[in-house]
Amino acid sequence: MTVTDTQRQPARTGGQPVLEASGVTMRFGGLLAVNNVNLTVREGEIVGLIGPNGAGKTTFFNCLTGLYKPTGGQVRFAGTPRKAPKATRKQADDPEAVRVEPLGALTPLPPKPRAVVRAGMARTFQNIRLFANMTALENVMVGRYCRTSSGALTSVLRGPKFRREEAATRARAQELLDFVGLSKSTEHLARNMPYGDQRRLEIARALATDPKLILLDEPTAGMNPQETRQASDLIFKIRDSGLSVVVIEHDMRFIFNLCDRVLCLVRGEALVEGTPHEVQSDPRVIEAYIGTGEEDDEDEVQDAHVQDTTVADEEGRS
Ligand SMILES: Nc1ncnc2c1ncn2[C@@H]1O[C@H](COP(=O)(O)OP(=O)(O)OP(=O)(O)O)[C@@H](O)[C@H]1O
Repeated sequence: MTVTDTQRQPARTGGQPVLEASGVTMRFGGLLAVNNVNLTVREGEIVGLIGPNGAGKTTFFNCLTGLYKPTGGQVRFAGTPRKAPKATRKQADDPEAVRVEPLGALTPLPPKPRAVVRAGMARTFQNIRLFANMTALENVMVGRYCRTSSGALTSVLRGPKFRREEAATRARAQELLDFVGLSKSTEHLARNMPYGDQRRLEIARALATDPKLILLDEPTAGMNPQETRQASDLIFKIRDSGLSVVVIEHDMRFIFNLCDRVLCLVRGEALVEGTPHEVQSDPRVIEAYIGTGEEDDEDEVQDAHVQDTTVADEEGRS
């Protein structure tokens, strides 16, 4: 995997916490899918979540993003669900004026997806969930509506306020398509776009909600190596724009080259947490993949180790 020096910027460790999950537990009847997991994500960090199939990664994500109400523990976030801002003429003309708010104190999040999005957390899903018959631009505009303030009446009457907000929403959506590298796909129907582009479109739609933290569930699933490299570049770019990122991935090489910190879950429990180097060198992580039938992943943990050493050697030589 090619990772350039510009991309491998040092982690912004010591930043303010954006998300703090403590003792998160999720039971489905008799099945303990997530057991007492803690995770802190700081400003500007990329954190990876790995583990064999069925380890509880997606369930944990669902607890963080309000899709599930955890049966135990707490999720605190540096933001409170805020109402849509009243768009003044100046704000509506300038999409920059309605961007991310500064980090606030950590407060418990209500387990409601809409409140979580309004507080500044966005996510993508393992299976692509785009509006297939809408254009790329329209898909991103939908993501933006949680930050607009036009009520039903204003929308029906299509008055000046609605038109101003609609123009700002369109401009911001186009800006985000440019950001993720889809400038030329604005008018393409989502269902006709190549797989890798659909994944990037999902990310653009998530970014349209003005998040402080974005959670990506297997962003490279089904991608070819070139698309995977582009996904990695895009995630670095998102981090460099000031967001924190949490990523679930089975592609170990991708995760170990991308993340500042990695948490490995096994059977719902946190097995190891540390830098990519610490995690990939930990025999418990290799062991966790042995006997799971995920031999590819097991090999990848070991291969990724070799890869990382090569990158470190190159950096040492430069
Ligand atoms: N809604 C649900 N109801 C009952 N059991 C569930 C539910 N969702 C997940 N599980 C179970 O919880 C455990 C953890 O599943 P989860 O999907 O979180 O794992 P994962 O680490 O994301 O797996 P994968 O890498 O295969 O996506 C599994 O045993 C799964 O069958």
